[in-house]
Amino acid sequence: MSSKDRYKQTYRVSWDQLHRDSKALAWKLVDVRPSWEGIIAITRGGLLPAAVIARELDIRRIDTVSVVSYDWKTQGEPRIVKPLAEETDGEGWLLVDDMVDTGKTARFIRELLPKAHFATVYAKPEGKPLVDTFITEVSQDTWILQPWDSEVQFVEPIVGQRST
Ligand SMILES: O=P(O)(O)OC[C@H]1O[C@H](OP(=O)(O)OP(=O)(O)O)[C@H](O)[C@@H]1O
Repeated sequence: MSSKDRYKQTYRVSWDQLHRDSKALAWKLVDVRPSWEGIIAITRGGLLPAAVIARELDIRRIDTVSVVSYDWKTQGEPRIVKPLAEETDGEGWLLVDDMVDTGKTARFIRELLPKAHFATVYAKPEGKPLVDTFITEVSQDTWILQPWDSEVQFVEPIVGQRST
């Protein structure tokens, strides 16, 4: 399906909101387990929430796995471009991403780390069953516009837009 057909609306996330939602996720994770081996961030989207969670839960061991599956809004097969440094099945580790959409990335990584606890800030219905803990559900046809993918810009006043 083309991105044009797939996304009908946009859910814009500000830096403040991302911080607040990541912190809310950290609050939930405190109750899951008293301490963690460390965090594995799925890059790149998982890096920002992982930093906030690491700070809140005082976690110092941070690993990353880089999976590429999207070329902007078009999805292909996921492939690892940077593997984990740790050799683990995920036991005791917190696996963090900013979101699950179709769940394709999550399914791929969960095979590598079946025992990790998978946490995301945002989840869409198709990917939700793969996540252990998340904060906000967003509909499948919504494009989640993250703050690092956007910037504030001038827009014409309404009257100006109407006259063009
Ligand atoms: O559930 P899925 O349909 O697989 O989509 C979710 C993935 O898509 C985004 O990453 P993206 O592939 O855009 O890479 P990036 O984080 O490096 O921008 C997001 O950070 C997730 O990892």
